[in-house]
Amino acid sequence: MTDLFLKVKTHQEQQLPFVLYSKPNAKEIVGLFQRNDHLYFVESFEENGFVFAPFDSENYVLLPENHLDVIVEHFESNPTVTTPSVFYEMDEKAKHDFEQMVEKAVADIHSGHFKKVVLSREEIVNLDHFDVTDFFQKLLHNYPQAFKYCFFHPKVGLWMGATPEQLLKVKDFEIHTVALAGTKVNKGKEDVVWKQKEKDEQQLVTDFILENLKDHVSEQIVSSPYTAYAGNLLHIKTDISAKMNDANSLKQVLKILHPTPAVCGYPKLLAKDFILQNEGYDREYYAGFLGELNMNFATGRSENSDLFVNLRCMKIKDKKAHLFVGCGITKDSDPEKEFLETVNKSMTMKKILN
Ligand SMILES: C=C(O[C@H]1C=CC=C(C(=O)O)[C@@H]1O)C(=O)O
Repeated sequence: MTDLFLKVKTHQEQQLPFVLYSKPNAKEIVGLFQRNDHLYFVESFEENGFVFAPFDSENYVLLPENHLDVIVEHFESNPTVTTPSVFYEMDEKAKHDFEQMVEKAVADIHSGHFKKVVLSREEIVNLDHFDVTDFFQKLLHNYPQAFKYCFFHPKVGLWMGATPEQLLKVKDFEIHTVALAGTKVNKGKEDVVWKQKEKDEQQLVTDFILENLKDHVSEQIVSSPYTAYAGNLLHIKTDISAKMNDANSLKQVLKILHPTPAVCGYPKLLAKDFILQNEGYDREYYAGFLGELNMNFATGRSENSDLFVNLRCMKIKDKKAHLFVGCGITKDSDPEKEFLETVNKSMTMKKILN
């Protein structure tokens, strides 16, 4: 076992906070190990550290740099660790409940309450065995293009995921974000044709980001929408870059971007209200964000932030995996298709539970 994974074992035994992560297409795993079990929070956004933020609160958990031991290890991609597809047994009650919630949202959209809402559900899977380093290695080898992580804090719990969505990358005053929405199963065909419903759903995210960022940035550069790969799925993606007006804008920009209409809806507050009143469970850190704050731990340099939306993730508790999956609902949504989309998204985590 490597030094990094040995350190994970001892930290787990001592119930001390740690995070393991690997960035999209990177060949390094970064391990950050907090030397005490205190729960720190982001206050000024000028701190250096690793942030783990929930969906619906401003208590952004921080592993602060000055309390961390850092281990960076190189890894070689090993395709033999990839796992086969998973068989899904239909849960009729989950399907019925989700479809009813979608129907209600579509009715509210037709009445003009909001334009889009992202609805999600929790799926619980019993685990016969659980080994953090084993699961994390499966994430690494199955999802090279995602941001893969395993986060543990005794006062937060254990979370893992492989997210395809960058929330914000900051280098000096340059920022980069994406508008990601619309989902299809990747069937390996060259030409992917997106329906108008999916194009509209994604365009709404792009428009929201551009409109809301404009007072805080200059020189916005926007790509054309294109098809992006995320494990067994495809999404529509637009890259957005800009220059922040001043260094203090990071907090402001994060407040605008989190949560985007890709995980909440539009208008934001009305959509969030619908989510909180109707989903019937607590998203906790699902659809929150996580990553490096003002620090690049692999190079040891400060000043960069690299943050991702916490999607395709799960919480592990008492030998159970709680998987979180959602999808964007618009006026043209078909409840059954939306439920099947959440089933497809659940496969990202289920694959590594095998
Ligand atoms: C909310 C999720 O995905 C978002 C990101 C990409 C595509 C999405 C969609 O097609 O609905 C969602 O907006 C999730 O994976 O739980």
